[in-house]
Amino acid sequence: DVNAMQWISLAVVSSRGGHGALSTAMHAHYRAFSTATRRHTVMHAWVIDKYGDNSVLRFTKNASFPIIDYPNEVIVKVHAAGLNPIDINMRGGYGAATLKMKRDPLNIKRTDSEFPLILGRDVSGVIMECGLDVSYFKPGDEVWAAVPPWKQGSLAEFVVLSANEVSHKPKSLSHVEAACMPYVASTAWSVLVNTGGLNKDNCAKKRILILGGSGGVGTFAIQLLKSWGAHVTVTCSQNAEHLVRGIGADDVVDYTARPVEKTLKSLENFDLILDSIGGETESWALSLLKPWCGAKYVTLVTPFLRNTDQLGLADGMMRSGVTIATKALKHLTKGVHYRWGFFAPSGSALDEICELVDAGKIRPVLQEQFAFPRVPRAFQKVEGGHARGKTVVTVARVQGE
Ligand SMILES: NC(=O)C1=CN([C@@H]2O[C@H](COP(=O)(O)OP(=O)(O)OC[C@H]3O[C@@H](n4cnc5c(N)ncnc54)[C@H](OP(=O)(O)O)[C@@H]3O)[C@@H](O)[C@H]2O)C=CC1
Repeated sequence: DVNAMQWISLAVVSSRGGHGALSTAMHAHYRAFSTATRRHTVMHAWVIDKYGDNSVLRFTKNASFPIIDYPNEVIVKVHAAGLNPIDINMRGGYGAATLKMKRDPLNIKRTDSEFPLILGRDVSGVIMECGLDVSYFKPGDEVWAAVPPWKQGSLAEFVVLSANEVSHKPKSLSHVEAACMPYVASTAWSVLVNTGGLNKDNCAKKRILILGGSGGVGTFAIQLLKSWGAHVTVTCSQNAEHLVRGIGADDVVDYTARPVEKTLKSLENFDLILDSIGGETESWALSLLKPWCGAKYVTLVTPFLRNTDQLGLADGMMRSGVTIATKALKHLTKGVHYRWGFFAPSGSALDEICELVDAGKIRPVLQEQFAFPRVPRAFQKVEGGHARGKTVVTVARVQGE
């Protein structure tokens, strides 16, 4: 039973989630025990059994309880789960081919079906159980994490994650507040730090443009860049100006008062543009960068998963490779770098973000909160667009929240 598992977890010593010293044989024994004791254990969750509109969301009391398959994994009891546009897209089948491959590359689970699929990419909760290689966490720790899209999501009572994806939650935030951040924070960190080459030591004189500042990624990216001393210009609707200025944006351009590119061209050029809008912005935005200075344009809106959905894995990746190479080369000849940016799970990035949050430099931007039975309403809210921060679902009732 669950208590026995917790006791066993407490009795073992290991690392955050690397390849620890404890033997595989020992883990195999543990896993067999875990599987056997859990065979009849189920949990509450929102699942989908096929792709489609909001009507495919189904509440169940009988979702499979997550199992620790690898010694570096932890099971988290979910207190709050955040929603993102990718949940709406995945509900409709976005990325199904690639994500299914990544989910079970060796077909260990011996099933052709990814269903029932649990959505929800942000989690804030409490560690319930640790694999044998995990020493960085212990049961009872309050944690937050972004759940990678190839894993079962957080709209459930429990979720299993690699310890490398998990971080101790900021002490200054409630679970609901914490669930606003991990997915957008990990995405912003991945595109700004890993792809864009920015960090706390090189931002002081940089001019950054965020196309789409009022949503989840934008509201987080503004605060991260401001905490690193950058000058941040943001595009958003006129009625979001107050919000983005309140979290630090220096210049705000209303994109609904056309033509936005003309207004932006009247400003000094930029060192980096983070594009969370895509589409035709690419036709004019790159001309706003400083040429021949290593300036970068990073877009979050890429055809990568759509290509593999439509063409299959090999042809889809080939098409994506040709597209990105062609665009990168074209823009390189004009003296600027063109990049695609992606979400990447990282517990260590969340550790650094946690420090900024607890230091009061980044705050959650919670737009609306829904109780667990109202998950379909939360999806409708996100699907309606015009986000002003984040939408969060409370999964477990926490005293005081
Ligand atoms: N590649 C990857 O791995 C990832 C990609 N993404 C993608 O990044 C995008 C942003 O994500 P997220 O911030 O979570 O989305 P949100 O839905 O939270 O926010 C989008 C925001 O953009 C605003 N907006 C819409 N059109 C424009 C425009 N033309 N100019 C400026 N602002 C505009 C919207 O408000 P309003 O309409 O009222 O102006 C809204 O505030 C999404 O397309 C998402 O799929 C996100 C994470 C990872």
